Amino acid sequence: MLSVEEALALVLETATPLPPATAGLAEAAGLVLAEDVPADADQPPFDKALMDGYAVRASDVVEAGRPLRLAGTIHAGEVAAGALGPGEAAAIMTGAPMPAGADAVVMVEHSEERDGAVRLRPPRAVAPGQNVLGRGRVYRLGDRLLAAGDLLTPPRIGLLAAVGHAKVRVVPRPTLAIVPTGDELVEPDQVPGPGRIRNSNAAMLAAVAIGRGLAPRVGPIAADEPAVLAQALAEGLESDVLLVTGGVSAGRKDLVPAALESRGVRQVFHKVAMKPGKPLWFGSGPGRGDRPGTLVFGLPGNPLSGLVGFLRFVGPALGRLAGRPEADETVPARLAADCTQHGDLTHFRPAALASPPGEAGEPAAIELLDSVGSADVLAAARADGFAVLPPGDRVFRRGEIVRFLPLR
Ligand SMILES: Nc1nc2c(c(=O)[nH]1)N[C@H]1C(S)=C(S)[C@@H](COP(=O)(O)OP(=O)(O)OC[C@H]3O[C@@H](n4cnc5c(N)ncnc54)[C@H](O)[C@@H]3O)O[C@H]1N2
Ligand code: MOO
Repeated sequence: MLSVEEALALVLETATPLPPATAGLAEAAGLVLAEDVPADADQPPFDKALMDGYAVRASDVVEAGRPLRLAGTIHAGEVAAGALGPGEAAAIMTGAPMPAGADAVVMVEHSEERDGAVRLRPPRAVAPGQNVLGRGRVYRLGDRLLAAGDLLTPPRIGLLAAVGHAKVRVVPRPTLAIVPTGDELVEPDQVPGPGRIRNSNAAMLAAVAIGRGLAPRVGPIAADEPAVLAQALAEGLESDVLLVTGGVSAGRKDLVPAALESRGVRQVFHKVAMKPGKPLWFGSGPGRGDRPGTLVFGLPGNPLSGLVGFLRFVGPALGRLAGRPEADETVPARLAADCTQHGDLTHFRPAALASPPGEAGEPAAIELLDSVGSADVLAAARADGFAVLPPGDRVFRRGEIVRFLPLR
């Protein structure tokens, strides 16, 4: 059976970045840029006042207390009609272009205006350039400000707006469909009859996807019946990623792998040496024009199995489709108590943060939670993530550092 690491490597090998598309700035936030972006002008485009006050010639005001003749007012958005002469000052507002001849701004708080003249109060020296941001000090026309591959953080969205890129080429957000399967399931607003349970996986997995900026399409419960399943899968295969929950292990109604393969989805692997989540199925659908084949994850029906499958495999695949650099989604954490691990599977144990990271860079401490297994939705609801215990028989000691897969 594949190890978790081998399975993850196969997932990342199969996933390729989506072809670039054009997006407006609101949709582009959080996506990866697919073009280089040059400056369309100097920034600021003129010598700019940084304070409300008076534009002056610094050399005029070195003599303490000498009054300057008030020669007009420049608001932001206006341009001074003429140059500032010797011995003159112009009232100026933050963001306004400096008049020619002026080289400094005196804050209004440091001045007194009376009878058409301005004085410094108390008298002080004024240095050239004071409270002025020179033209092109932020960037210059033609400078490369952003590059293909940059993640569009909020300030980068602001920068795109500043250079007039109201639309931009990006690696688009992957589309994701969720198909819950199982005759035993009823929707959350129904009361389950004998032998039946509510479909909690679809809402949970959709919530993980929404938390990552996606807009998942959640299908209705597909019955364990080949024709129904085939129809549900056909719709799911229109998305970049399809999550099917349930029906992937050895039961007589575990029809999902065969149904996927009959729709042209090539199996990459089935089963991973992990607990929970061992029966995980992964494959790749037929190509869709310029878009790569749908990545299909057959997540085991048990809620914690599906959740761990998402965090460990689907999340990194979504990152790859969105053109993000590979990131280890696990972090180091310190065990708050001893624990025992045995067997040949990687165990993902629900765990809660017990104390924050230490000042000396010591990782956060985690406490393993009691859990009755992969159907324990309450343990998952109390967890901040999963401690990752590698295969092998051993005792992990309190204070030992292990990997932690945060719930996000
Ligand atoms: N003979 C074997 N039996 C099982 C094996 C195995 O290797 N050999 N693996 C076990 C493991 S581990 C898991 S995990 C489950 C996975 O089974 P399936 O993916 O086929 O899932 P189902 O049988 O459909 O469901 C399992 C369990 O989860 C509940 N479930 C299903 N869907 C939902 C949902 N949407 N919301 C909430 N709960 C759901 C379902 O009712 C079952 O209780 O197989 C073991 N068996
Ligand atoms: O994963 Mo099964 O994943 O142990 O219930």
